[in-house]
Amino acid sequence: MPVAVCALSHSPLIGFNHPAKAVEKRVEMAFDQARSFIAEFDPNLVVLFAPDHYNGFFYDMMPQFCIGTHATALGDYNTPAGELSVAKSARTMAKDVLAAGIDIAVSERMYVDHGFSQPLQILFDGLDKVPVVPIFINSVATPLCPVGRIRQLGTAVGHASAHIAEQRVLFLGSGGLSHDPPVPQLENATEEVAARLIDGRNPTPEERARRQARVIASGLELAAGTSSMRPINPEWDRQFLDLISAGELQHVDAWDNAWFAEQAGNSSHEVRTWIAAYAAMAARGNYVINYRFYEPVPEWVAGFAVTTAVSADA
Ligand SMILES: O=C(O)CCc1cccc(O)c1O
Ligand SMILES: [Fe+2]
Repeated sequence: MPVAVCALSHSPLIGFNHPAKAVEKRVEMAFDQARSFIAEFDPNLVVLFAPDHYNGFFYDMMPQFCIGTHATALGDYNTPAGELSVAKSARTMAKDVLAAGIDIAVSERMYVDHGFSQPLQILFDGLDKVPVVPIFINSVATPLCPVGRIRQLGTAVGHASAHIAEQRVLFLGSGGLSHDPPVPQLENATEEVAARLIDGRNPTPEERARRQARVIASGLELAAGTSSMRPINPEWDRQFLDLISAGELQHVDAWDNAWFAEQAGNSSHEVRTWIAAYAAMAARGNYVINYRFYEPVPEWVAGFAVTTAVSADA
């Protein structure tokens, strides 16, 4: 029963802000590489680990992780809107993960943003091209659970994936690496911003456009060196990729949440999606990373990485 991994950064600023031509070309080649890897692997199920950015999940009921048994993409930035083709196995997997002692939330009406829709669009050319089990991982709404819990979640999902109908499972992680986009924080929010973090569903098109314009502008400022946001940290990113490559995921259990933000920006917690995907893979046996791409892209506010992995004993 073959399993594989693809993990990649996302940025909703792709297509809005343009880094140097050569950079865009290298990223496009990395996407090509990932697409041909996936086409060859030919998954009949994708388990997609991704975060949210106060579009689908809010503080009125914020789970640390949630499996969607039905999911709809909102279509923020230029990503497609519509339903994902959620596999029936989502229910089986929720049951198995809970039985393993991981208290995952379940949603029959999961709303997801570019964190989920962008990798599906880039890698599969649409939201409904492949059966998917969508798993949300809180990566911005503090307080966050210890990162070791995410490794355990991934491990439980990996074990559960061995007991479903689909035989060729791709674990897909979406997010990271180091980056610090202007996502508001509840702790120091104005009343107006707090209200939108607590229960900000269905903003008006004007509100959404204003927010997106602010994030787009922040990318240009970061690239121009006129930003107060934390810079991308290529050294932190390299160490993270080295750790994943070495299969030494257990080290993340010692990582302190505050340390992530200090070293690599508040949104670096999105690497939780990578940790879950690779832990799921590790639960199915040793793996080897057969493709690794990295490039810091300030215009997109992203330490941009793409990796793929196969079973070592395949
Ligand atoms: O719209 C938002 O709130 C944040 C958007 C955003 C920007 C850069 C990198 C990301 O990973 C990301 O999600
Ligand atoms: Fe993100």
